[in-house]
Amino acid sequence: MRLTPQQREAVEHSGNLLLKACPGSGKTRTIVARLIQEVDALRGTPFSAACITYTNAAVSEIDIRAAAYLSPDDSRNYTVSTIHAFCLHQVLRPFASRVAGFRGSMKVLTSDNPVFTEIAEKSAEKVGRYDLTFQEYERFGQIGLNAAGQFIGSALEDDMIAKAAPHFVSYCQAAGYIDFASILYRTYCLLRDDASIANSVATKFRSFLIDEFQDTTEIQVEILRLLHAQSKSTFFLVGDPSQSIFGFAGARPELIDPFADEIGARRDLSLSWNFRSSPAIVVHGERLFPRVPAMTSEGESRHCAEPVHLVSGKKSFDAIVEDFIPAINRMKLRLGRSAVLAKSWNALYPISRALREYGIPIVGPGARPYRRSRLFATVAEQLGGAVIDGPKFNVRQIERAVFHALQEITGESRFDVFSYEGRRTISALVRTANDLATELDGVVWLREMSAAAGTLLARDSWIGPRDVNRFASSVDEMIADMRHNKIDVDNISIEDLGMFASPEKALRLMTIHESKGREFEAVAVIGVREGTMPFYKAKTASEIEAEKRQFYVSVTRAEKLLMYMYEPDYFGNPPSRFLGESGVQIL
Ligand SMILES: Nc1ncnc2c1ncn2[C@@H]1O[C@H](COP(=O)(O)OP(=O)(O)OP(=O)(O)O)[C@@H](O)[C@H]1O
Repeated sequence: MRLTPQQREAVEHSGNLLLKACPGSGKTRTIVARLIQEVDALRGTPFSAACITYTNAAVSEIDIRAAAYLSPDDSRNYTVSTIHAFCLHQVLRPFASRVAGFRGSMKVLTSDNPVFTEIAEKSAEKVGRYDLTFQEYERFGQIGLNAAGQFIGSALEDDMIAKAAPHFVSYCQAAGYIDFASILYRTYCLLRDDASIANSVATKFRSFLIDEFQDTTEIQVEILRLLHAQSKSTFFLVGDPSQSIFGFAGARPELIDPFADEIGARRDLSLSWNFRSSPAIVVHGERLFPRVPAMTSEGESRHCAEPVHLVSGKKSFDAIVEDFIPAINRMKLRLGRSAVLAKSWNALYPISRALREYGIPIVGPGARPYRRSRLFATVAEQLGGAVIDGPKFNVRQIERAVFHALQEITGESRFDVFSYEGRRTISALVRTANDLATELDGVVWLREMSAAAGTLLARDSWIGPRDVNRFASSVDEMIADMRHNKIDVDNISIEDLGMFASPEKALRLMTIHESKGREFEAVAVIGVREGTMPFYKAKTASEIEAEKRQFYVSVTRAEKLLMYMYEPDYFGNPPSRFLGESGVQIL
């Protein structure tokens, strides 16, 4: 793997390290290189390296990149996961018998699970609230716990949520689920109260590679502190304080430096070469958060002379159709590598619907006509993707989808799916998907495939005979979802399903939070107005700064084309101050 001297120095540093890095500077590449180096050193031993990152998308990206350099059997010597998945699979489940009230088979409650809605409603009813708004449901998913066991996060500013939070956690537990906040809190308590557990985890994991460290929370730092106290592991921490955007969920970027000092981490190394963005985009980034040394454009996009654009006074939909997409075509960029970013889903839903009706392929809110949490949904999408992509399909993504489905069915973390053993079953699944696709399409294929997948997984003993029909019944649920969403079920094709697995032809619509860590050839940022960016409730200097960091993240996702869109709203809000003198200076 090609590394710059700065990246190499970081990878080769043997002690603890805190690496601060600008956007597009190859943090992911550096972490992957370090992970491979760790695995090389651990091969043949019972020890492991843990790479922890923030989102499932980032996990999958790092995992796929690392797997390309490693053999399936190396899976024993490393794991790539979110902090929640790490705590669940490596601490809570293995030591389940020592956690009061916790069953090893507990499932994680994600917000797209219908049980989540039920539990949120029941908890709200407990405190006298009946009709929940979309935002209130969302807030239940944002409840955090600190190391003292107190509920934290800006969701708690809502009085109803603050009162209902304890009910939410106990209803989850009673229903056999665990919520995200409790995963971290219970892990922390286990490591704190039972030194033998902390010792055993730290003995297994010789190194912790932590990406996006700027968005770490207090309880995560406490967990790392307990592991560090065992003096067994090294810590490789990577982050960019200017990209800390999860303050509402309890992120505390100010904890980074003190923690690094406490563990004696070197922190004079930084990465300042931006391999992603064109010079014009880098200039905008520097105007928002100047760095020392300054960020410079060093990648292929450094040859791109396209200026940054502002489309002002039009509806976002019109600006996308009349300005953004024509510019993508003019510059010969790919629609599937382009994104429309906004502060919230609410702004994206209507645009998403309008674009779909206009005939532009999109992936984004409301694009999936069934719930993603349906058991067979992701496996079906990946297998559909494999049928569409032919021999260049990505086996690692199918393994991940099967891993999650098995976890849902059996409550166990079957990491052996990633080994040669697992690959045999996955190959059989892909073969069957292709065979069936020669004769069948759409929902008929989906039904046959779900039955065949159940049979194959049972044949190879991944699931028991009682669970053979679970996939098939989840397809009934997917179809019910589609009917509910008024989708013409008979016209769904394998291609429609596969698009979610490899959305190469579709324009992406996503929130800025979701775009974190990703990059696109072309980016349109919508809603760049006062009241939205910054949000009207942000008043103090530090709240405005946090809003500016969000804007910074959106700006720095773009490689070649960046377009800000200002659409006046009902309140007559002017363009965002971040476009003016104290921002990117395009106004
Ligand atoms: N040494 C290198 N030589 C050439 N290209 C590189 C190098 N390192 C990274 N890149 C490229 O730079 C781009 C950005 O890398 P990456 O996504 O890892 O950035 P990042 O630092 O994680 O960014 P951000 O913090 O903004 O998410 C990628 O396309 C990557 O392939």
